[in-house]
Amino acid sequence: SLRPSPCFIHEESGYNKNLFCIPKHYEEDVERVFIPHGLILDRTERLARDIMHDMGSHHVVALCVLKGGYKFFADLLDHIKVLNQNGDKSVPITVDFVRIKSYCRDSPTKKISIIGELSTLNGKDIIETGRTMKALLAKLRDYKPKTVKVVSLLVKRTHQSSGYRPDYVGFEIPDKFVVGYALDYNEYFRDLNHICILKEKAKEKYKI
Ligand SMILES: O=P(O)(O)OC[C@H]1O[C@H](OP(=O)(O)OP(=O)(O)O)[C@H](O)[C@@H]1O
Ligand code: HPA
Repeated sequence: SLRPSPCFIHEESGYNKNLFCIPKHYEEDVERVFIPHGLILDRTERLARDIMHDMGSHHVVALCVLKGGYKFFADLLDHIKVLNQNGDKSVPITVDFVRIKSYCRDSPTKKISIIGELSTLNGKDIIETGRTMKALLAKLRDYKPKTVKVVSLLVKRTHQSSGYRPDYVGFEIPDKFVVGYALDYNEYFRDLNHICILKEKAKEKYKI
């Protein structure tokens, strides 16, 4: 069946940060709110419905890709749980976690490290080049899962892309560095609810 294309977010899209609650410690750093928290949750609810619709009745291992994926993973599973307890269909789900690190500041590093053991639904925050996801999928093959489906909240339109497309996408965003909702800049801004764009001087302030 044809799925509508993912929610397309325009280059100039966004909201004045004064319209939303931003923690005081980040107020000066945020240029604008790009995707408000409420919209993230609404889109996630719909992704959960699409995923449940496509799911068989077999046991599913939901694998969270840390650190950036933890908010999306938790919210997506919450929505799936609601569907599981209210629908005709229900699927047993166990959870697992893997930590992958490839970015330093806002640039990809050469090496992708997969930290921790893998134990097949992958919950992911963002696909930029797609390198991280390709490395993880290669690793997952060792475990011979029946099927692997990937869901990513964000996919970035960038010429750096390897062409990799996940099975489910929340939003397609322009080639801008985004933070918040567990996405970081040098470990900061994970504690920000909305997905936001940073000011250039904030990148300077939190540089390592
Ligand atoms: O598609 P790619 O170009 O590979 O980029 C996407 C990955 O990069 C970030 O991870 P990061 O290395 O910053 O680790 P983190 O999740 O701990 O922040 C992000 O969370 C994704 O996992
Ligand atoms: O835009 C981004 N923000 C945070 N982490 C990221 N990892 C890849 N792209 C991004």
